[in-house]
Amino acid sequence: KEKIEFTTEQQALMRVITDAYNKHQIPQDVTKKLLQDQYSTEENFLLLTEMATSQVQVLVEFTKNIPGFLSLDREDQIALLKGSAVEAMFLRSAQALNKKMPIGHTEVLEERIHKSGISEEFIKPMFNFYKSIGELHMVLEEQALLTTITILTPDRPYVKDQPAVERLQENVLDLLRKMCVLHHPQEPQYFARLLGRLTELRTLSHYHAEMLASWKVNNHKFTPLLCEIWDVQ
Ligand SMILES: O=C(NC1CCCCC1)[C@H](C1CCCCC1)n1c(-c2ccc(-c3nnn[nH]3)cc2)nc2ccccc21
Repeated sequence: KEKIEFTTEQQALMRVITDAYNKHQIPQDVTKKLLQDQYSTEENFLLLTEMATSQVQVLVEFTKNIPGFLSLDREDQIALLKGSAVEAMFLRSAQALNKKMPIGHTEVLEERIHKSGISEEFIKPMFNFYKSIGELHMVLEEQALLTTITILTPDRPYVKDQPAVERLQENVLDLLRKMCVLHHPQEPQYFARLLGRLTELRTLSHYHAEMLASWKVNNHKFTPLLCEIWDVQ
């Protein structure tokens, strides 16, 4: 049985990232709202844009707490945020769906999402991703580190100083690897499976522009922040 040792730096990094992840939680009101009522496609699209807008604001605040992020070139900081916003949104959505809920609530939530207005062809890949995240039963620290690794992806478009991002990401990857051994000692491949989800996440986010366009709403209205970050309108 491998003895897991965390350096003082790693313990500090874990605490900072977990605290930030907890602090910048999306209020779970989207699930509460969806469980309360059935909405029209128009209302659902509006709810999505509202939730996504507040999630981007939360993402920016969370990112500021990643040690070293604010020392990166400013334009690279923007490129990393832009490049990871959609993936972070789907990660958050997966966590919202996989949260422990009273009996029968998850089924209602799934039904409401199926019927929300998003086109059928995207429901399958989206739910495949949500299910594959759910099967991992990630602890909170792993969720926080996975989100951080997604943000610190060096090969996003327009990133100039990729090695600087790589150095930050490597620290978080090393920490996540140890956390995986600690929390899932019986599954030596767990860390590799976790990273495999990031590939699925990137694929899902490639569909995003089409997914948005596929909503059967008369007017695809976005907030200024979403226009910036989602490259729409
Ligand atoms: O509000 C939501 N997600 C927020 C969760 C917290 C972070 C910010 C996004 C949407 C609901 C909107 C209202 C209609 C039902 C879905 N959502 C999604 C989701 C996400 C993107 C598209 C989409 N479509 N086109 N581009 N992206 C569609 C659905 N999956 C969810 C799984 C669990 C809980 C909510 C879920």
